[in-house]
Amino acid sequence: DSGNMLHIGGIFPIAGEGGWQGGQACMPAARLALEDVNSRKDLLPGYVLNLHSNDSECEPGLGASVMYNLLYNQPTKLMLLAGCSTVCTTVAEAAKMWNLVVLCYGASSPALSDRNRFPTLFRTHPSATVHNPTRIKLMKKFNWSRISILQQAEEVFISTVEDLERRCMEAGIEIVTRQSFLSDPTDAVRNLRRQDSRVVVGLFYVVAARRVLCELYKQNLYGKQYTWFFIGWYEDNWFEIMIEKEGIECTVEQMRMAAEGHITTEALMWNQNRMERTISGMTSEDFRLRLNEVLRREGYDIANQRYPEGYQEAPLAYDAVWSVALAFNKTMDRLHKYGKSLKDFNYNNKEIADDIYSAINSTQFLGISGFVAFSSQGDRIALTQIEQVINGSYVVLGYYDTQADNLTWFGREVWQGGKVPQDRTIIRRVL
Ligand SMILES: CC1(C)CO[C@@H](CC(=O)O)CN1
Repeated sequence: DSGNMLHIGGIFPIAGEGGWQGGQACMPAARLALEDVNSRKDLLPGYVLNLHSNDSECEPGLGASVMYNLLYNQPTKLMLLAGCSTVCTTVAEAAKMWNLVVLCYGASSPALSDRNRFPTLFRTHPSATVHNPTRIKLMKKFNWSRISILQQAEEVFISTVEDLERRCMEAGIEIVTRQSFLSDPTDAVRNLRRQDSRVVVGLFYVVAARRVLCELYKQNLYGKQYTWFFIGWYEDNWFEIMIEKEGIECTVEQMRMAAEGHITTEALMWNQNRMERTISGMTSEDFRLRLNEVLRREGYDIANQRYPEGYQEAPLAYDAVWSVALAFNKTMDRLHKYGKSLKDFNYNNKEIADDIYSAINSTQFLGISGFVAFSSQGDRIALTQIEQVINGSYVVLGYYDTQADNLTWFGREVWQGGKVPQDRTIIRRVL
């Protein structure tokens, strides 16, 4: 193939129904990054990074066939980018057979933090467990040492709860009950009430979240005596959206009443300091404007907030390509010392694969998604954001840096009862 090209494969979830079609915004973001790294003279001088991309539809089977097509067709690929958790699991488990590093920009499953199953996996998308230290931090801040868990029976939430239980144990926080449901939360919510649950961590996808909220209204498990932790990456007005086929029996007003005051945690995916220049020279605001322009040209009606799926995660895909370019740049310097080059890689030479692995492992930079660095399991180290619904809208309460155990708190929280809700019924002994 043409001498100065370095090739990587990209698997993006674009079409299809099931799961997360985040490739719609993440592929354009990756291509913007490719443009930017290739226009940098100080990065991979003399080489051009080239991305061969295909659609996985967030289907692991299709993802596997896309991967084989990338690997069984010239030119040789040096690394693979992948999106959804299910596809990333399949690709990352197989990729070691080709000595390929896999970089996932859209995979949140905690199961992927397993170096035995996925020895060459890195993620710019944080694991769903990144919420847990933040939840514990808030429980300690408000003296909640007795909590319950309500979860949807999905793999990502099951493994997140296992991590949360471990951390609660370490923190001396009692888990009164752990209720799970497939799609109808009625019985699970009733069991929460039976156990006098006052502080509850809720883990479910957004459609299930609407069913839970309506059930809380019906069973009166909301208001000043209760604290609910929900996931923060649903769309901002998720509890006011009424979709016919979801069959929610509550009115928007009842949903708002049940939602008032709940707290959310989420991983930060856009660098918060909007005026801060990142490694690309752009601020996250500059990036947003450039991405919006690309998406407008693709036909998305951005002016009317018609965003493609994956818009929130676009910086993760942009930074994934930068991680690859920086790692290859480091590897190229090392290989040149032995008269070798990345062009010599052919899926069999383990030493070049190991060089790429150690280069990515130590790659750290300020990206559009914030500071990019990987843990020993290849997980993204990320900040989390805490919000609360106050008068029907989300208000940022603070940020948490788990690594530094540093909670930035703005003191904006509002408790409907005028004071912090208790985690149990207090029996006052009348003397
Ligand atoms: C925050 C979210 C929506 C979690 O799921 C990720 C997709 C996946 O884990 O398959 C994408 N980002």
